[in-house]
Amino acid sequence: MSALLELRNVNKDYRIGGFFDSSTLHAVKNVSFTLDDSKPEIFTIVGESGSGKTTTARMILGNETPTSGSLRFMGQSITAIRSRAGKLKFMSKAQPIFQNPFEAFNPLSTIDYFLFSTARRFLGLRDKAAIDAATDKALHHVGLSLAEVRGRYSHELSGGQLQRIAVARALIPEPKLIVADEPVSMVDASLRMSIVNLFRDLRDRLGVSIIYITHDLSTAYYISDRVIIMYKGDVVESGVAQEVLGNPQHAYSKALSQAVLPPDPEAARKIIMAKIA
Ligand SMILES: Nc1ncnc2c1ncn2[C@@H]1O[C@H](COP(=O)(O)OP(=O)(O)OP(=O)(O)O)[C@@H](O)[C@H]1O
Repeated sequence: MSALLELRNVNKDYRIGGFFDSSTLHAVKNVSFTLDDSKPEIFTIVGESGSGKTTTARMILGNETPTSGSLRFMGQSITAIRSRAGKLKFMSKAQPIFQNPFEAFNPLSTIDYFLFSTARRFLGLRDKAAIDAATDKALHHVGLSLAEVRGRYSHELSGGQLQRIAVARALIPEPKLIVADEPVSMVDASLRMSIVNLFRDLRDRLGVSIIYITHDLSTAYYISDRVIIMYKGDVVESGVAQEVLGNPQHAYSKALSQAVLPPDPEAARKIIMAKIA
């Protein structure tokens, strides 16, 4: 098996407090997992606020340096990528999607401006027709087209539409991995499932792996292949999503699950489906 992404004993500490009363906060403790290059999957990181999910995502994207441990993407150490060209190449293959789609697009520019910039930056395109074609192709992957989006501003679109466009923007460089940090928490509840279903579709049709970060167990249960549950920086449980979420072992994940799901996976599925419908 060759690894798409490999985290080995990753730790992140922060110094907090003032000069006289500083202490160390262990935000991420000894996290290890591997995503297989030949088996695209939806790998979900579940946890309550402050459990270390975002810090883990930021390290995977190269935006935060681990205190110790190693992060490798397609065989290369993420922390060792220094050159501009190396960073650009890495970023084209590992793309982020953020929580707030309204913040992802500056309201003063039309949406297509951001999509075209991404095509120029990551694909090195200069020809207008080629930029249009790459943008249109990515928009089609999320059920939209350039004709529908061209010339429009973010305030003219719903949160759900904007999040779809944010996914399209991430697809323009043809990534192998998408890291989506709470991508549906600010999207209208009625549209959440359509966004997470889209992730499943990208996994199956385009072979993109998704790291889905959420505190929402129902969407996690519904779309994840594997899941890790983080609590105060530790991975307290990991494995096949429906097993972990349907039959949690650790006290924290038990409490978390019982709040939403009964232990019986089939009953849990029914409750989730009823919630989703
Ligand atoms: N730059 C920083 N400096 C100091 N502490 C930080 C920093 N970034 C994160 N932390 C702390 O690290 C811990 C983990 O934060 P993190 O954002 O990774 O959690 P999270 O699970 O993503 O939570 P949320 O969903 O609220 O973002 C928290 O206690 C947070 O306050």
